[in-house]
Amino acid sequence: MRLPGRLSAAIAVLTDVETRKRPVSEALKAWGINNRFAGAGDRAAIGNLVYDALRRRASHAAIMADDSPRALVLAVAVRDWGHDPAALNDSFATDDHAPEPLSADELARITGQLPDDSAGHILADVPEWLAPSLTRAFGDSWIAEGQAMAARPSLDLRTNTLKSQRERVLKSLARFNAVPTAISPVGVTMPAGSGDARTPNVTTDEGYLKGWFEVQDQGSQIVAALAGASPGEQLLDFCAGAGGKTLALAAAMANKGQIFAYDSDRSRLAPIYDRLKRNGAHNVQVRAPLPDALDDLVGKMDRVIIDAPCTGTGTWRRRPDTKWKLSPELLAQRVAEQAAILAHARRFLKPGGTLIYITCSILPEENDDQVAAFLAANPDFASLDPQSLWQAAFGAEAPAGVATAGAGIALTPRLTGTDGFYLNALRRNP
Ligand SMILES: C[S@@+](CC[C@H](N)C(=O)[O-])C[C@H]1O[C@@H](n2cnc3c(N)ncnc32)[C@H](O)[C@@H]1O
Repeated sequence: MRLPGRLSAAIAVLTDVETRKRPVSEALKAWGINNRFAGAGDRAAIGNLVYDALRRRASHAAIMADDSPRALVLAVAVRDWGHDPAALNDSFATDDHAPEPLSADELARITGQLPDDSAGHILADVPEWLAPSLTRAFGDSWIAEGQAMAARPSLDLRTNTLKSQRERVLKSLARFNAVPTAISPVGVTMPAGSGDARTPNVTTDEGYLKGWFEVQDQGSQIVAALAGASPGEQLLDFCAGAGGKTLALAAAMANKGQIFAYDSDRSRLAPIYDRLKRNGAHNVQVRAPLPDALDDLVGKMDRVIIDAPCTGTGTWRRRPDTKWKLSPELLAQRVAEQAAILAHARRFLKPGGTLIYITCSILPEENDDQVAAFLAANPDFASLDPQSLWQAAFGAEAPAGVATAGAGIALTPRLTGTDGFYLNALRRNP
């Protein structure tokens, strides 16, 4: 397919996403099934167009004075991918699969700039209702933070130190220009491509099949390291899901001690069994969600990890459709779930044990506010100093700006080049 056909396909996929309220991944898959002539390169390019349109939806729509799928996709082609609008129209004229040519009005708008006095949420490419929360989280930098959240993410891997070393992973992925991550000592990263670049499929690499590495954002690796698990500890991973953090924790503990991996949702937990095997993680007991699943662990854990269900606002780079679907009601629901989990999970700690509260959110409601409410209700807990946590995990000072007012650590694309994550380590009095 040539560019005009890819643009038409992206408009069709985005229309499907909007009208049927489908996740982008589903709409792209359905398009691929109905258009079997399209190759992997076409599908990747169409996916990039759709995701880029959603990443900068507010600013593209403002420039075009139109938030239709057509306006957004054409804006990506010109504003993000650098195509010349007149040349696009020339190519549309000779392609049966092209969109309608750009109108005089579209041509006039598409190369314009946003006025400097545009509303902050448009400059930041975030929903308007979140501007106050983001201002509270980031002060004057909130627009720059939003803009960094609208960029494409890198592809990050975590070396599984139970089976390999970073040098070996780097060598096996040299053809993808893999380089070490800046902060995680076990991370490997491949920069985000531009335009129609394809993301490498590393899960067919023999190193992956042998368990040398996992696909895991550097931010997730950093919070797993900050959790401070050490060999020999008894640890409960209370929201283990498919086990991304569990696997990192097992490696940090060198397979010594015990991790209990629990999740209230059986289907989310299901992939963990195969992943544990491939990773050679032997110190993990999976606890399926039965009513008495964790009764024997009350008061016994050195560390309880709560990788809480959250709005996922830290992952907007990867799932930009969720940015526009989030509502105040959904945020309130997540906040209530987190509070209930914190109140419940504290009982598994032994005196002197540490509760590690993690979200992949950048919103203070789910982060510092949630921790402040927990500390107010649980005066036998106190936050550990973020600088000391960072020093212990990475042997260096924490990057500027990551320590929060509530003694948490907040990672963002702008501050740490990672997805957005939050961690607060809450120690129970001995
Ligand atoms: C952020 S995800 C976990 C991701 C996982 N730790 C990883 O690193 O791959 C949050 C998880 O919390 C689980 N969850 C939600 N409510 C829960 C509850 N009340 N008790 C335990 N787990 C819960 C969800 O099923 C979901 O798998």
